[in-house]
Order: sequence, then C-alpha cells, then structure tokens
Amino acid sequence: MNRHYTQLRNGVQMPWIGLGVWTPERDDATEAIKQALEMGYRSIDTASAYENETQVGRAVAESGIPREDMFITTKVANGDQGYDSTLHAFESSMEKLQLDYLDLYLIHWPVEGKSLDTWRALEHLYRQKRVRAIGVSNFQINDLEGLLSVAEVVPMVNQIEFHPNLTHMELRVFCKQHQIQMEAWSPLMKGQLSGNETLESIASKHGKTVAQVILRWDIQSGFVTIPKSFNATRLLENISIFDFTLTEEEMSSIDLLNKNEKLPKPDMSKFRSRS
Ligand SMILES: NC(=O)C1=CN([C@@H]2O[C@H](COP(=O)(O)OP(=O)(O)OC[C@H]3O[C@@H](n4cnc5c(N)ncnc54)[C@H](OP(=O)(O)O)[C@@H]3O)[C@@H](O)[C@H]2O)C=CC1
Ligand SMILES: O=C1CO[C@H](CO)[C@@H](O)[C@@H]1O
Repeated sequence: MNRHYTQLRNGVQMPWIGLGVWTPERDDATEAIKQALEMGYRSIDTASAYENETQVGRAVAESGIPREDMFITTKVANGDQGYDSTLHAFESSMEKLQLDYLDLYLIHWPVEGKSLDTWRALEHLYRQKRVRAIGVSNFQINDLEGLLSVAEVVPMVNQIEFHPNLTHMELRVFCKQHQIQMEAWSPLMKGQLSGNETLESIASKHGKTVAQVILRWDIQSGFVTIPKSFNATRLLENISIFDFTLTEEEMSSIDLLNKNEKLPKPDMSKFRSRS
C-alpha cells in the first residue's frame, strides 16, 4: 500500500510516507510499530532524543521484514554534536536499533559552533557506507547556506515542521534548487485537525478524512511525510492516501491556509543542549 518512493539525490529510494514515533509521554512504541509494519509501513522516523531506539530495533527485528525493505531514520541529539561525539552517538544508536547500517542519519537541530563538525562526522559515516543517506533537520536557509559553504557531501534531506499553517515557501524553493528532499514533521499539527472549512470541504469531496487530505497534500507538494499514530485505525487511515489525487485548485487552496505559524513549543528539557 505504501510502496511509493522518492529518489534522493544520491539515488537512494525513500518511502514517501513513514511512521513518526515521538511521544511527549514516552509511551512504548514497540506494539504500534509492529502493527504499522504489518499494515505496510516500511519507514520509521526516530531520534536518539526520543529514547525509543531500542523499541524501534526490537519491533523491526521481530517483524521478520528483510532489512533491505526497511528505511530507518535516526538523528544525532544536540548534546552529542561535534565530530568524535557524533561518531560515538552513532554507534550507540546502531546498537540500540540492532542495525549494522542506517538508511538516514540527520542532525536533529542546528547547534551554533558544533553542526559543521557534526556534518563532517556524518560525511565520514556516509563514505564508510555505515549510512545510505545523510541530512539535516530544522535547518533554515541561513543554516543551509553555512553548511553548503563547507560541505563535501550536500545534505540529501531537510526534515522540518510543515503543515497547512506553516508552508515555508522560500525554504522549499531553496531546497529544490539544491536537490535537498524536504520532509514534514508534525504534518498533522499534532492531531489538531478540526474546524478548518477548506480542509473539511476537500475531504468530503474525496470521501477522505482531513488527515488524509493533509498527508496527500504533503506528498503532492514534494514532501516526505511522517505522521505519528499509535492507534491501529489511524495508522491505517494515514497510509491510505495513494488512491486519490488533489486537483491543482485544491492544492493551491491548502497552500493559501499558511499563517507562518509554528506549533507551540513543548518542554525541551529532554532535548539536552538545545537552548
Ligand atoms: N525533527 C524534528 O525536530 C521533529 C520530528 N518529529 C517527527 O515527526 C513525527 C510526527 O510529528 P508529531 O509531532 O508526532 O505530530 P503529528 O502531526 O504526526 O501528530 C501526531 C498526533 O496526531 C494524532 N493522529 C495521528 N493520526 C491521526 C489521524 N488520522 N486523525 C486524527 N489524529 C491523528 C496522534 O494520536 P494517536 O497516536 O492517538 O493516533 C498524535 O496525537 C514525530 O513522531 C517525529 O518522528 C516531530 C517533531 C519534531
Ligand atoms: O523531534 C522532536 C520531537 O518533537 C518535539 C516537539 O515538536 C520537537 O521539538 C523535537 O525536535
């Protein structure tokens, strides 16, 4: 059902939709991931900071799905940034994930004075073939310009907050120019989906839910999307988006909902050195 892939600039195939597994409550993700894999999900987005890489590793190992069919992403935490500490953090993540290679390794957030050294470590892991693709997260145009001025390997992915209230038009143009695949975090606005007449009317025209319309809009906008759900009904709902197409007019009317509005910031104390 979700065997739909985008091709990264180095030729690696990445599923258009994956499962996000961050929860503020630190709920156990193992059973939800297993259910998702049975339904056809093949891509999982975790991070060292989510403290659930062990659960991801267990669910993937117990699923019996061939390694080459899976696409696993994790991220280096802010407190681990720097060259040696990133290499160390990578090995720790791999052990928890029970993997000998990773599909995508991201810098979780830009950290001033550290991210360029972190990037050199990611380039090293990429050259050593420990990682099939490397990228960044939460990088704005100025962060990317700084990185691109020194990078030997151009980032393949930039994972950012993206939903109908926050559409990053300029960043999208920049990433497209540099063949950096955009990826949407919190695509479902953390579940705050009701009360928007435009989205509700498009959903009812297609016989789909508002969540499905937003996820379809993501991929038609060229964004890989990683909605989180630990509920069987919603897990299935979220990957059932390949049997309809939004018109150009519908796409534009969703683009016009943009308010440049970020979701409220959660408690960042778990994210160590992020100030
Ligand atoms: N790089 C970064 O800095 C960040 C990355 N991320 C990544 O992105 C992923 C997704 O973002 P996240 O912040 O979790 O938020 P999402 O926008 O994916 O929303 C998740 C919430 O929406 C609910 N939900 C899921 N599907 C539906 C549906 N079909 N209808 C109604 N409600 C639904 C979920 O509840 P339920 O589980 O009960 O279904 C959950 O409460 C994260 O899990 C993480 O992997 C997130 C934030 C930052
Ligand atoms: O990855 C993450 C999980 O979600 C948090 C809340 O949106 C983010 O701040 C963090 O970067």
